[in-house]
Amino acid sequence: MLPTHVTLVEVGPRDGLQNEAQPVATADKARLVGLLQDAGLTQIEVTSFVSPKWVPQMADSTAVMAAVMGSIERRPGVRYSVLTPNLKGLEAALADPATRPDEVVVFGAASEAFSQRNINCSVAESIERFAPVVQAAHVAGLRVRAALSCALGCPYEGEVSPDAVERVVRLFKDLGVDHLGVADTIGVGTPRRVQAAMERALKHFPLGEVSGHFHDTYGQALANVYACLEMGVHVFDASVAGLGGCPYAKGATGNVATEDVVYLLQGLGIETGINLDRLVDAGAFISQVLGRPPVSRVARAVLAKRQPPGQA
Ligand SMILES: CC(C)(COP(=O)([O-])OP(=O)([O-])OC[C@H]1O[C@@H](n2cnc3c(N)ncnc32)[C@H](O)[C@@H]1OP(=O)([O-])[O-])[C@@H](O)C(=O)NCCC(=O)NCCSC(=O)C[C@@](C)(O)CC(=O)[O-]
Repeated sequence: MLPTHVTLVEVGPRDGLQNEAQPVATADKARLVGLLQDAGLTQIEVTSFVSPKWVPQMADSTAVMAAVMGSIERRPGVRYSVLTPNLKGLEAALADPATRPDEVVVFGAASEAFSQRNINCSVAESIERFAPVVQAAHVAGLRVRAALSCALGCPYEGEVSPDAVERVVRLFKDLGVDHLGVADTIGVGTPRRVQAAMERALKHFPLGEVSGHFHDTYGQALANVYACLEMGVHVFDASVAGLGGCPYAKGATGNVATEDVVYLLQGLGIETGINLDRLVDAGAFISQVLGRPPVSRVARAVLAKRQPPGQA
């Protein structure tokens, strides 16, 4: 039986924008978060506290958090998360009590080569680095989510096996993270393979604490979401307008579009608490900022229907 309710974690402001070559204004990033929460998103990944040399688009993370918490107002019931790959990132995220997130994300990989390219260390070293982050975050009262990249395939090593996934799932479990996200960074997964990877995560984490994060590079993301629903998984990352790509995964396109997932779930009678029209507005806003139409097919269809007759 499919779940009756799904929680979507909106990663557009972070995963969606991190790869944009042109700087996006801090105020526009904050406005996007505001529009997303207006649409009913209750979990939003806002930014990353990573090296600005590695990911220049995220260099304004402190200012973005201040703008989100200040100008658009922190909204009760919304969980704001940020990426913190090391203690330096966590300390920066916690520096101002007024702008601190509710949750931090540590991110590791099921493949050694991707770990090296993405965070400049081996998988074992990454776990060592995350240990004090997890501990300090918990002491500070924050939740900790782990993202497991390249769970289906690696841009440098090719196909990734369920055994390789489970090896790192176990390491994250031993670290004491609260949640594990299975990420198909380069969008190569197909439903049965995704289910095999998910099974390994579900051996170590409860159903409510495992999520799917699917990029749509090969057009499989919605099918992969459905395959996870069949297993009872009910938390997914998605990115408004289908924004995104990973700076360390050449050719990887955006995450599955939030609009497309919401449309699918509505059709299945699954509750999300998200207003599709307002979500399309949020996607239209950021697409206009970026100067291109949304990748989401649902967003395009909804926007086309809003045009007066005779206008494309
Ligand atoms: C992890 C590091 C920092 C290691 O980078 P490093 O070079 O090994 O770190 P280091 O400790 O040797 O420090 C080098 C420099 O970075 C600075 N530094 C060090 N840490 C920080 C920090 N937290 N914030 C700001 N600055 C920092 C540090 O101060 C120093 O500055 P310098 O002395 O040269 O001026 C680096 O590799 C990095 O920032 N990588 C970025 C990784 C990233 O953001 N990738 C994209 C997100 S992951 C993703 O998209 C996948 C996901 C989650 O969506 C799921 C999926 O689809 O797979």
